[in-house]
Amino acid sequence: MRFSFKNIAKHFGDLHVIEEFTRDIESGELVALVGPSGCGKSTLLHMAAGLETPSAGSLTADNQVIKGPHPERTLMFQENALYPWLTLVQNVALALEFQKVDKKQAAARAREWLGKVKLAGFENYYPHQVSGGMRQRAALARAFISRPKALLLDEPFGALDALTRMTLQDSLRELIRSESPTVLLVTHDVDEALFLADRILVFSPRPATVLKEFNLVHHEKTHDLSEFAAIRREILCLLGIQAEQDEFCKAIEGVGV
Ligand SMILES: Nc1ncnc2c1ncn2[C@@H]1O[C@H](COP(=O)(O)OP(=O)(O)OP(=O)(O)O)[C@@H](O)[C@H]1O
Repeated sequence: MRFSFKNIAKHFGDLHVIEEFTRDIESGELVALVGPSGCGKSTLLHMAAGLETPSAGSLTADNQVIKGPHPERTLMFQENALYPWLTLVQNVALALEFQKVDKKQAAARAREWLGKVKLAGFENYYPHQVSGGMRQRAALARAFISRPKALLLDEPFGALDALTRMTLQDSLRELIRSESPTVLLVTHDVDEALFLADRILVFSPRPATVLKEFNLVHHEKTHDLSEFAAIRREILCLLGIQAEQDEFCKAIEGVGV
């Protein structure tokens, strides 16, 4: 799915959140949105999901104006949104049942997907009986099971510890490789963006504009991000992190957070 944001502005009453955002997100691309807290990253994602409408400009998905939510565009949040009264398999199957897939068939496919995210054997556990990382694995299975053309990920691993987060990032990369959805990823974790993204957009504080864009598509990714040290440093400078101490940062216009 190809997104086209053209001159997008968004305000909530007097609060100007986004100004003049223009970008195309190509089919199968993974674009990370990084920026200070409250600058409007989630708002952009919500517009792509069809939960918010732009105040100005045009936003299309595959050349169709986005008029509301659609199962082809799946949103996944930081807080796992699993229903506590349903088992993992029931939670994952629900995504298909909403699309009128027969219950038995949905459960069979949910089992398959739980296997793909390394949760075989835990199908009949309730969310409170598994770890936070396992709940997010189940949430990934639920996001992918309906084979969305676009995944809109809002800090999907933000609540997890660093090690668990890395294993989830590996799983996400594998799923993206096999399913090739277009992905918009909001993250505060610069390393996560470097590891996962084909392109990183760094935003200014509200009203958000793109300060700089980094194209990473030609880099082979591992968790050893040494190859990205210079880009990482520049992003941190742009975000105003370590800008005070760093001579390099002083040469770049940092924004403060
Ligand atoms: N539905 C809404 N009604 C009113 N204000 C809103 C609404 N949604 C978001 N905002 C405001 O828009 C601004 C941007 O919010 P948004 O959640 O997009 O920021 P963010 O960059 O994702 O922040 P964070 O990184 O902290 O999650 C905030 O000031 C927020 O209060």
